[in-house]
Amino acid sequence: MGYQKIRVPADGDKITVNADLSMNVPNHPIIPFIEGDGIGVDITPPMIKVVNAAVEKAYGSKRAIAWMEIYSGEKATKVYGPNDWLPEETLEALREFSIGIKGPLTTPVGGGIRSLNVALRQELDLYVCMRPVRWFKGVPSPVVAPQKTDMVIFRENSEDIYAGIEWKANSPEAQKIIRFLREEMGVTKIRFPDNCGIGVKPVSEEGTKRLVRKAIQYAIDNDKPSVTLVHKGNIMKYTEGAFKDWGYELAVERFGAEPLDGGPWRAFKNPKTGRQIVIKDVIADAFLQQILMRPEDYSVIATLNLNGDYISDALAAEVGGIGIAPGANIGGSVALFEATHGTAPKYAGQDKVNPGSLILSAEMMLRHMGWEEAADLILNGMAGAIEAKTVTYDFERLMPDATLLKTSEFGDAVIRHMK
Ligand SMILES: NC(=O)C1=CN([C@@H]2O[C@H](COP(=O)(O)OP(=O)(O)OC[C@H]3O[C@@H](n4cnc5c(N)ncnc54)[C@H](OP(=O)(O)O)[C@@H]3O)[C@@H](O)[C@H]2O)C=CC1
Ligand SMILES: O=C(O)CCC(=O)C(=O)O
Ligand SMILES: [Mg+2]
Repeated sequence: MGYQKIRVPADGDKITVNADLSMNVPNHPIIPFIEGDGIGVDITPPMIKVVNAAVEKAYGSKRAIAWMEIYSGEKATKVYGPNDWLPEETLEALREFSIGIKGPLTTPVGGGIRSLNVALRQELDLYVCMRPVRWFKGVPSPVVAPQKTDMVIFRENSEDIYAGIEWKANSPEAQKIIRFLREEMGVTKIRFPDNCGIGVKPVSEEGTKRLVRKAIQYAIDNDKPSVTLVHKGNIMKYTEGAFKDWGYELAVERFGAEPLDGGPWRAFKNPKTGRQIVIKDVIADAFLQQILMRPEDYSVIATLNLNGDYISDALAAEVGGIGIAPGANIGGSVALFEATHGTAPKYAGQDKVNPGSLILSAEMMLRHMGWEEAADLILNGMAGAIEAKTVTYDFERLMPDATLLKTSEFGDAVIRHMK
């Protein structure tokens, strides 16, 4: 399609996706990127520099990424006009080019525009938010044995309270819903019905099962010992409780899981390795204490949208903070990679924050493209820079004898340590 503001690089080709969702990745793929608000200006350029260096080191001149800037957030309002936060052609470009990467985007609290990050996930139906949490040797952590935390979160990305169905207290809409609930649905438990905001939490069988299926498939492909369904189903019975029930049901129907020790847990043999994969569940509050006490009991996590948001930051803290927490939003044929953290506005433009989160998101992107060698170089470059104690402020303030680097310098250190 003809784009209005997006400049499609002439020296690149399109990634194409087959009917079975396998990909054809050319040697010069066009990859769209959104710079991001706040610290986006700091972390996006080093991410691109690190990826280019890794690809060149791995494949010489045979392969290179043709980067293509697309817009959302504050930059989009400058390029397209004051009210255009998420231009239609940004979505179109992500659909057309299949794989993209983004910096964080600001969401105002309590009013104003709804989350652009969530809108991107919803519009493109990127229903899996995948966030691996692993420890790099030498990273300062608040826990005694951070190496025991090795989990991959599969957060449902299209439903739950994140769907944004809510009405402000005292609005005619909220009053109408409250009237309906009280007069037609027999609801008597709204404590203050006269000035009450209302939110709706949709959770479906289809949405749950497609997410849990991806989590279990990941456990199979990566020889993981368990998948844990994290929910608050004791309180929210027909949403979070149903998520748990549908998750177990899927494990039985799709993967032939069978009861384990007479309890609710299920298990089946990994068809690729013959090892057992246990499907279990835990209530979210108990989970949050257990990831501190016994993180080694958990491996792949499948959970709802809001739980997954909280769990992502909590687990990231255990292995050194959200400065190195990567993520991917994955749907049918489109994937959009992004850090777990936000725009950290107080540090914007200071060349100070850790770009590791976005660099590791790019590492996930390269692996998704099948460019494993370049991805491995990024991983060992990160590990090397950290082991050499050349780190940004977030680690330096907790590491005796470390050398403090700026954002851009840390990117260069990652490149130097690639081997
Ligand atoms: N996917 C997205 O784009 C997301 C967007 N957001 C949005 O971002 C905005 C700000 O959110 P906020 O709640 O402040 O959360 P942030 O994640 O932006 O920042 C919280 C704190 O985390 C630490 N931090 C974040 N990023 C880094 C980094 N790269 N390196 C080192 N430390 C880092 C800083 O800690 P310290 O102060 O200790 O140095 C920072 O003050 C909001 O508008 C929110 O909606 C939030 C999350 C995700
Ligand atoms: O969209 C936002 O502003 C916040 C989203 C968020 O915290 C997340 O996806 O982890
Ligand atoms: Mg979050």
